[in-house]
This record gives sequence, C-alpha cells and structure tokens, in this order.
Amino acid sequence: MSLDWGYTDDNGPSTWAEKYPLAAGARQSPVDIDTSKATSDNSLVDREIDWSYPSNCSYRIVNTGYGWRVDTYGDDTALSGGPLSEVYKLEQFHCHWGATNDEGSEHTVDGKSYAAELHLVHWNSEKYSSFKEAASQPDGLAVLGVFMEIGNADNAELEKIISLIPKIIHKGQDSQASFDLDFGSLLPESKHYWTYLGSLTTPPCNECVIWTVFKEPITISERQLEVFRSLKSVGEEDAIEPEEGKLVKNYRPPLPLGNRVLRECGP
Ligand SMILES: Cc1ccn(O)c(=O)c1
Ligand SMILES: [Zn+2]
Repeated sequence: MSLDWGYTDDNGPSTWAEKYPLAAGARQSPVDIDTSKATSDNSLVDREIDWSYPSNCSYRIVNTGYGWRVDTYGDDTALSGGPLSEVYKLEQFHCHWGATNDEGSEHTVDGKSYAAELHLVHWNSEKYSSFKEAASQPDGLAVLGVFMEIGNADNAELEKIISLIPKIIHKGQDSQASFDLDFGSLLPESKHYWTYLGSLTTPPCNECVIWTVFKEPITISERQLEVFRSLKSVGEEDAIEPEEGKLVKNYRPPLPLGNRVLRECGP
C-alpha cells in the first residue's frame, strides 16, 4: 500500500489539505524566516538552550516511504531551556532534501534554501505520557532544525547513518542502528537560533511543535546527499522501473508565518 501523501505532483504538499485538513491551518511549518521580522527576547538568553544525548541512544533506522528516520531511546536524553518550559526527550531524527543542491531545506532564510535540513524530534515527557499524546498538544513537541550545506569533506558522523542506507532502499525496510553517534557533530557550534510555534511538516501536520532553527548550518558532501536521493518511496514488491520511485525530494515548501511571533537568540 503506497502512502496517500508524498512529494510528487499528484500527492505532494499542495494536495495534503484534501485528506489532512490541519495542513491548511494558521500555525503550519515550515516558514520562510524573514530575518527583519525576528525579535530578540532576553528570556531566551537567560535560559540557554541545552541538550544531552548519550552517543548510543539510536537503535533503528527505517525507510518511512518519505525519507530515512533514526529511532532513539529517549530515556537518557534531554532538551531544555531556550523557548522550552519543560524537559523534552529525543524520539527520532530524520532529514529533508531536494533533487538539486539549491533546494531541499524546509525552512528558508530570507527566501534562501539550503541543500537539506536535519530534524531532531523531541516530546514533552514532563507534561505528557507518550509521544502520541504529546503530538496532539500545542506544546507537545520540540524540533531542532539544522540546515545542511554542501561541503567538500564527508560529514563523518552522518556517514555512520549513510552507511546503513543501502540496507533500507525500499519503503518499510529497516535496520539495526546501534552506532555511537556524537550528536555534537550533528549540531552547529553556534547556539544562535530562531524560534516560533509551528507544526509537523508532514501529514497529519499537527500544530504541536515548538520550533528551534539554528542559524549556522552543518556541512554534508554531495556524495552523501546523493545517497539520500537513492532511497525509494515504494516497497520492494512494487514492480516499477528502476529509476521510478526515487526519493529525490521530500521537503514541504514554506507556509505563511501570519501573525505568529518569530523570536531569535543571538545575532
Ligand atoms: C514528528 C515529525 C514528523 C515529520 N517531520 O518532518 C518532523 O519534522 C517531525
Ligand atoms: Zn522533519
């Protein structure tokens, strides 16, 4: 059974609201970050955003049909501070990319796209008893967005993930992912970021996310990005031409910020 939504002309973002009405809401993500609209907020400086991830918290990588996703044990993880009033636990992380390097990120900055965007998805385990419950609450999830730009060298930490992609080429395939991951290398050195209230960027597009998008990108090599693009959105049993079903892009274009506040921490 193929997904009833995706990123092709006939099931892409412009069609999602037909089956997922939340996608037409006023608190949707991603957005274009208009830097002239960002307001500084001392409370963000007073409570520095802080995270802690044990290097062995990943346990599985899966092809969801719309990308790869690494599932994590959240028990010993923690994200707090910044725009967050409670401690959030890491649930999973994944990535969005495009067919060419001049597109691919979901958030854009003054109209500029990056080649890809990494999302670390956390849930409010202080207030809610499960990820599923949290995903139905306005402060349920906290997602860290990290822009990725093309660099000459491979990203060594990303390579640990990329080396598993050939095992999950088709939708539904998964593999054990018990690598030791230095999350510090998947996050930028600078803790400067923008933050706003938004949603999941895939159906059902629940408006449950406190977004933190870092200003500084990390790098990924062209070769590594090509491996992402080799994933397929269809199962092994779906008889299609070899070039069909390739997941060359899986990003949602920006939605209007509307009257939401866009705050920033750091220049
Ligand atoms: C929970 C969730 C689902 C999809 N995406 O893209 C996200 O960033 C977060
Ligand atoms: Zn995402």
